[in-house]
Amino acid sequence: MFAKDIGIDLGTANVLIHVKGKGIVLNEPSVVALDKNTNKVLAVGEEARRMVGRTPGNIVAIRPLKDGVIADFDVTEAMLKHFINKLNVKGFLSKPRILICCPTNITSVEQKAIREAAEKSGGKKIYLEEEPKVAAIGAGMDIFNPTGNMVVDIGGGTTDVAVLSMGDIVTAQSIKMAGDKFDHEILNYIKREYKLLIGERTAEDIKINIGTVFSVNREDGEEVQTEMDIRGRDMVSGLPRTITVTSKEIEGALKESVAVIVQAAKNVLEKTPPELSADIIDRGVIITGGGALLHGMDQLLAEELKVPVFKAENPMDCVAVGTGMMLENIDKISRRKIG
Ligand SMILES: Nc1ncnc2c1ncn2[C@@H]1O[C@H](COP(=O)(O)OP(=O)(O)OP(=O)(O)O)[C@@H](O)[C@H]1O
Repeated sequence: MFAKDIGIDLGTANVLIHVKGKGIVLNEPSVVALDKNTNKVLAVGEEARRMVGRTPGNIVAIRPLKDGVIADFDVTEAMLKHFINKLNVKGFLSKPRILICCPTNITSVEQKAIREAAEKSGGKKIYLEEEPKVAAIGAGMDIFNPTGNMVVDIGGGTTDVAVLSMGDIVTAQSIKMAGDKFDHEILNYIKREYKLLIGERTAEDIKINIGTVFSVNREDGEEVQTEMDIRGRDMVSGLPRTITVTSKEIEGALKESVAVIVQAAKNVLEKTPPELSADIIDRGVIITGGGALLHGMDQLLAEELKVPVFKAENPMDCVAVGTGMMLENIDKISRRKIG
């Protein structure tokens, strides 16, 4: 039996592919390495990511989807085709249906081009879906009932906040404030405070290892790392230098960015019809996406929104898992409305 349904989470930071009956079969960073002179694609995914910040002059490692929009369409298309071809769709899976979750703010021209890229790679029927809806389904919410469900999906480029009921979005907001901006804030903080230049990957490592947005309980429970040695280039001497930064410092550096996410969630709640608000108090808010893994995100949101907040089980897999669940019911859903 060959699987026929493929779900793709075409994210700013990562691309995940779910195949019916197999689960998530591909999980790679959305990075492409190009030869600047010939525009030839040299590497895609993990191999290209290892090159970020470490390439010689003629090679560039780029992230074609930046800030939740498609910054370089041709490269996005090449990347998508590369990943789909890796599955050997044409050989193994006869004419699959493909559901793609792409950034919320892409234009209709870009949507059309994404469809075409998937068709050229062997897809029979292509569906596009909105990210927060699929994230909510993947996180285990039953959004098809007449009850209010709220999801906050914090990705690399965008944070999507949505209240869903009866299979659709009731109120939502999408902001360009997410994991990438957190990395930038950390990078800028280190530059400002220590006159030390670090790369984007180092900034991300700091965020993942010692970052927090709610340090109150950081020392509770298991042993957690609260400081880290960082290497970078001294801005004055130009030489390599090592410094030590603490969780508390990173919490300070991320404060303003996180406040923007909290505000977006508050805005959505304010626009939510009262019956659905009542449901959200009962059922809580689910957070998904890589940003949900940032230490204290659930606690901070719970304190600010005054509702229970739960981290999805595997926050970074929710969209991909959701595409699989959605495809299972696509005939039912497509009669209602789907791209
Ligand atoms: N343990 C962690 N702590 C904090 N942040 C993390 C952790 N793991 C991953 N991230 C961050 O999550 C982000 C990527 O999340 P995700 O894969 O959900 O984004 P995406 O779906 O590709 O992006 P978008 O939804 O904007 O298109 C990155 O910024 C990454 O640094």
